[in-house]
Amino acid sequence: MRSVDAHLAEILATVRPLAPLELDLEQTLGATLAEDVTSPVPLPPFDNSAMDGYAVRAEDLAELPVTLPVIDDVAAGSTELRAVGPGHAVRIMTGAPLPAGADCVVPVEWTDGGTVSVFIDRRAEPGNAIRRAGEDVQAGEVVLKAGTLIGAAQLGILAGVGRKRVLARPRPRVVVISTGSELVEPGGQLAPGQIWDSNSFTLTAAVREAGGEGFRSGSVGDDPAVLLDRLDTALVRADAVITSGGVSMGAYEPVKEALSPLGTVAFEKVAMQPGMPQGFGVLGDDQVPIFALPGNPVSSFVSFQLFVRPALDKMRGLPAGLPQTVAARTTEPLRSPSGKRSFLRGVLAADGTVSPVHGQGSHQLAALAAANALIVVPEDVTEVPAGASVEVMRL
Ligand SMILES: Nc1nc2c(c(=O)[nH]1)N[C@H]1C(S)=C(S)[C@@H](COP(=O)(O)OP(=O)(O)OC[C@H]3O[C@@H](n4cnc5c(N)ncnc54)[C@H](O)[C@@H]3O)O[C@H]1N2
Ligand code: MOO
Repeated sequence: MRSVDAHLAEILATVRPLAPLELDLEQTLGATLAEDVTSPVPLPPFDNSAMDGYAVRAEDLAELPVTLPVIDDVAAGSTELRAVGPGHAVRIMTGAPLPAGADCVVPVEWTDGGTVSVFIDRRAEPGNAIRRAGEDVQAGEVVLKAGTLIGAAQLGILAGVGRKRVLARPRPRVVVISTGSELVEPGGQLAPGQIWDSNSFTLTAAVREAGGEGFRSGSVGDDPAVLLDRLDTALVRADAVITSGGVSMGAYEPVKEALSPLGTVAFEKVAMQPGMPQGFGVLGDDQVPIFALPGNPVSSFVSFQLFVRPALDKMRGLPAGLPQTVAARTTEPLRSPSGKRSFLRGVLAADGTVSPVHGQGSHQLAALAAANALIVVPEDVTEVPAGASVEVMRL
């Protein structure tokens, strides 16, 4: 049997980062920047007020209280500014450019709020409530480096430096196909022997959680020819394909039957539980990676986290490897088969303990849904006593 690490190593040696594209700003959420982005101007571009109040000369506040004539009113966006001469005040709003002559802003709360003249009874020091040009970013400064994952704040600074398009690696497009003649779309009626297809939903959602664009292609039955046809269609738009089911030792294993003859997809037993039967390889002229995951719902989910998620990270140009673990104390004794790495479903609590959920079968999807972590038990460990330290992957 192949180790978890060897299987992941092969996957990571095969998948390549996606080529960068010029993406419209609104398409960049979840993309990875492929250029250093600089600001063409200083930010803020001009000295401006940090508060609603009055722009004055601090020297005019030497003796308090004082009443000054209000000679102008500037809102954010104002362009025509009158200079503030000695003994003058200009009413100013947050973000409005600071008029020449003024060296501080008196917040409106320290005044009577007058519009013709203003009564001020509290001192403001020079520079008070002024945001200087360039104090966030200098012109020409790099604001985001190549390799940065674009989240909301990063997208914000791209807009903030005026970019409409940027060079970035897009989110990988992943088509998800489930196999099995027992599967029925949720919402439909179950005949005897049938179950609702959950894997195509789980895996498509997992792709989205992992920063990819998931496309659920639904389920095909057990006919390898139908699956090959569906894969042909998928390859037109996919950067990767995931199938579920049809990879073990049964009489009807459409994924194995369809893909084994191609010679580019290998089926292995990986020393893990759940998730032992795994297929991986590439399809078509573009060598699109395909992950043929086992059909048991917990097995396909765990396989996704261990193998597909790191592959998507690599395709996105991000550091890729097994999910991080944290140490926790198990509240109950654990058992694990010899020679396999177990990923038991558990609930990690704020006090640093983890409790295995009841129902550790590969088919027990409700138990998975109640878990927030996978407890990792190494290959050479078969029993863990209650209270012992274990490594845990957060879900
Ligand atoms: N004789 C052996 N039998 C099995 C072995 C083995 O080594 N020898 N391995 C077992 C292990 S471990 C796993 S995992 C499963 C993997 O089976 P397949 O990948 O071939 O998956 P299926 O047989 O199609 O389905 C397994 C199970 O999962 C249910 N399923 C499948 N697809 C979905 C879906 N989209 N939504 C919900 N549930 C699904 C399916 O009904 C089966 O109950 O094989 C073991 N057997
Ligand atoms: O190894 Mo299978 O994935 O447990 O049921």
